[in-house]
Amino acid sequence: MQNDIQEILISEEEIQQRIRELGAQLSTEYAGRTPLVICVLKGAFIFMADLVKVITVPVEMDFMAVSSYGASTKSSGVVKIIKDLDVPVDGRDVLIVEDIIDSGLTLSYLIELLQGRNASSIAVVTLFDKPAGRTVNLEAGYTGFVLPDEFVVGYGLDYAERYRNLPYVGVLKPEIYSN
Ligand SMILES: O=P(O)(O)OC[C@H]1O[C@H](OP(=O)(O)OP(=O)(O)O)[C@H](O)[C@@H]1O
Ligand code: HPA
Ligand SMILES: [Mg+2]
Repeated sequence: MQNDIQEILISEEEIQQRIRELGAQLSTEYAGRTPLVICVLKGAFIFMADLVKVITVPVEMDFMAVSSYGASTKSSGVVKIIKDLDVPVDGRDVLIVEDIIDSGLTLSYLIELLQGRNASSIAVVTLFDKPAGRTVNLEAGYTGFVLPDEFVVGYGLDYAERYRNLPYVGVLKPEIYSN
């Protein structure tokens, strides 16, 4: 275990097993369609890579970068678009891939944006959900794991840009946080 990690909440094996289940579920749901799968960078890049490999219907992919946490463990409340999509979404079945839903601000902003661009359907798959963090009313159609109300890192999730490369999800030792 990495030195800065106090506790592993979900192991690499549990994550990979759950992703296979989500992939099977989504493949059934999207049978006969070609969804546009949108990765919400940066956090979702590892989940996206593992998930699309276990989806068996044809997919197209695009990437959007948004940020609201910076080097803090609390949302700034302002969702900033760093990189927009390359392709139009009008008339498309859009599947948004998120690593975590916490306050819900990032997703509610994205969903509104894509609705305004006339996507024909919008669904959300998130690997982690922290319902206790919610400040807006929002739920994903597909969720991997429900987490307790703690700031977590690993499997794409960062604290001040570090720890994204851990293959599991865990909680940092309290002395690592500077705020
Ligand atoms: O539900 P919310 O409270 O909005 O939190 C969830 C979002 O916050 C994180 O992104 P962040 O802004 O840290 O950018 P990053 O993905 O580049 O780390 C995470 O990856 C989600 O996209
Ligand atoms: O618990 C978290 N960890 C990392 N990034 C996050 N963004 C929202 N919640 C979290
Ligand atoms: Mg982050």
